Formats: sequence, structure tokens, C-alpha cells
Amino acid sequence: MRSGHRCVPYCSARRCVRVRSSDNRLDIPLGLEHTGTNKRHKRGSDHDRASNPAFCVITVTKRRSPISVSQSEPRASAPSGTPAPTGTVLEADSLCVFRGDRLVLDGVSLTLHAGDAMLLTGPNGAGKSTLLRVLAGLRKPDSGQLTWNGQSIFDDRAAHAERVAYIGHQDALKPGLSVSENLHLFTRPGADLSDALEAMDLCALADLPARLLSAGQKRRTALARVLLAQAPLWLLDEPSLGLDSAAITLLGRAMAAHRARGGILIATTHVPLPLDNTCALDLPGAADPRPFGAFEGDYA
Ligand SMILES: Nc1ncnc2c1ncn2[C@@H]1O[C@H](COP(=O)(O)OP(=O)(O)OP(=O)(O)O)[C@@H](O)[C@H]1O
Repeated sequence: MRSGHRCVPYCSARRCVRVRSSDNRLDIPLGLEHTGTNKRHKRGSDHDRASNPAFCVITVTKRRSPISVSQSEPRASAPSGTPAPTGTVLEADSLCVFRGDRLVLDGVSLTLHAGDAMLLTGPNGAGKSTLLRVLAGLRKPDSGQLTWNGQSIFDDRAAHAERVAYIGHQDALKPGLSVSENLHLFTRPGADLSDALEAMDLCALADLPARLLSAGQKRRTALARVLLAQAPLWLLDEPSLGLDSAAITLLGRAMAAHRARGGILIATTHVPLPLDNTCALDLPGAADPRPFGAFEGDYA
């Protein structure tokens, strides 16, 4: 961690968070880095320094204590006969993202290898969904690098879209189509629709129009779609939202199987998820500083 200073709009509690995950060791320094090359950051900082007494400049000279995270057990191994792409690596370096004038992500770094799982936690508004959208390639960071096997994902967004299975808060089902028809739209070569229906206990609902599903049934359908994507990177925004305990067990099995095949998984959550051997990235969040009008112009 470099020494330096960072201009922090509104909240002195915002901190740089870095996560490193390797086979059985995690190293998560928490500190602050110099980001003076970010023009938006500097512009906002100059303005806020002049006009807002809550604005502050923080100087950090040494690394803070690591977040308490440990990876005590070895991760699930791949089933025999299933080759895991062990060289796969997703890496984010010093990601900064503004929403409106607010610096929501401030120097987030992480490294995940094949089979790794990371839980993204933090209070409402901390930037968990924002980070997932950046990792999915749906939004460019204002600064920082995001690479898959060493290549920027923004060099070829279409290729990155192929490797991502993403679910947001909305289940995004076509209400007039049945569960099967909705899933069929997302079935990639090599995926088996009936396996996905079974994995999420949807067989009895397969012919029901999505508009007639309960919230939990819709979520199970959205998760079945993730299974059918055949994607190495799962980005799940509160995947257990609306699920009953039986469905949460099914979710846990699906996530374990994905990792055992060498998949990478990142999930936001406010509740415990049935995942072993994860690392956690806790975004600190900050009190919302602005009235609604201040957010105009950023609807990405
Ligand atoms: N379209 C937008 N324009 C401007 N600001 C936004 C927009 N969407 C979200 N934000 C702001 O970005 C911040 C981060 O939002 P985000 O949805 O990433 O948080 P979160 O950690 O996922 O929250 P939650 O736990 O409630 O799901 C919030 O302060 C929010 O007000």
C-alpha cells in the first residue's frame, strides 16, 4: 500500500478496500491511496473543499489493520473429469466510480481465481450493486483497471458479456412467457433446460406464465437462467431475495457446483448465504450527502 493522500468528499470514513484471494490465503489491506490523477475527483474535491465544511483531506502514512477475513478450509475441488480453468483470474485495480457527484466506489481492488467466491457486503447505498455492474461490464469505472486473464474487459465488452451471468434486483422475466420459454431464451449450447428446472425445483411450474409466479418463484427462475448461461463468472445481486429456506439450499448447491467447475462467483448480500470458504469485501458506505436534485444527470 502506497503512502499518500486522498481528497474525500463528505465522508472521512470512506476508505480504499483491497481484497486478494489466493488458494488458501487472503490479504486484505484497508487504507487510502493517492488518486490525484482522477480529474472528476480533483474537480469535485476543489469545489467541495471550498464550499463544504464536511469536506476533508486525509493523509495516510501507513497501512491499516487488515479486515478480519480468513479462508480456513480448502475450496471445493472440481468433480473428477471436469477440467477447471485454473489459470482464470478476474482482477480489479483501484476502481473509482461516481454516481452523480458522489464518489461511491473509492479505490476498490480485488483478485479472484477459478473457484473463488466473494461476498460483497455493506450498508444500503454503499455501492455493492454499482460494483457488480462495473464487474459485469455494464458500466465503466471513472478510473481504475478491470481485467480478465490480464486483458481489459472493456477492450471487448461482447466477449465479457459471454463470460458473465448476472442477476440484478429485478428478475427481468418476460411476463407473458412461461418459465420454460423464459429460460429457453437464455439457454446456451451445452446447457440442459430440464437440469436447470430441476436444480431450482421449477419442474411443476415450467408451463406457468411468469406473470403468475410468486416473488420467490421468479427469483428461482432468474437463478435457473444463471445456470443455463454456462458462464464462468457469476455476479449475483442479493441472490437469496425472496427465497424460502429450501430454495436457499438449492442456491447453495448451485453455487458450490459452479465453483467446483472452476467458476468464479461474486454475490452481494445482507444475509448469510450457504457458501463455504469465501472472502468478503465490506464496502464502508457513507451517509447520503445530497438532496435528490443533486443526482440529476446520472441515470446509468
Ligand atoms: N442512477 C443513479 N444515479 C445517481 N446515483 C445513483 C444511481 N443509482 C444509484 N445511485 C447511488 O449510488 C449509491 C450506490 O448505490 P448501489 O445501488 O450501488 O448501493 P448498494 O450497496 O447496492 O445498496 P443496497 O444495499 O440498498 O442494494 C447510492 O448512494 C445511490 O443513491
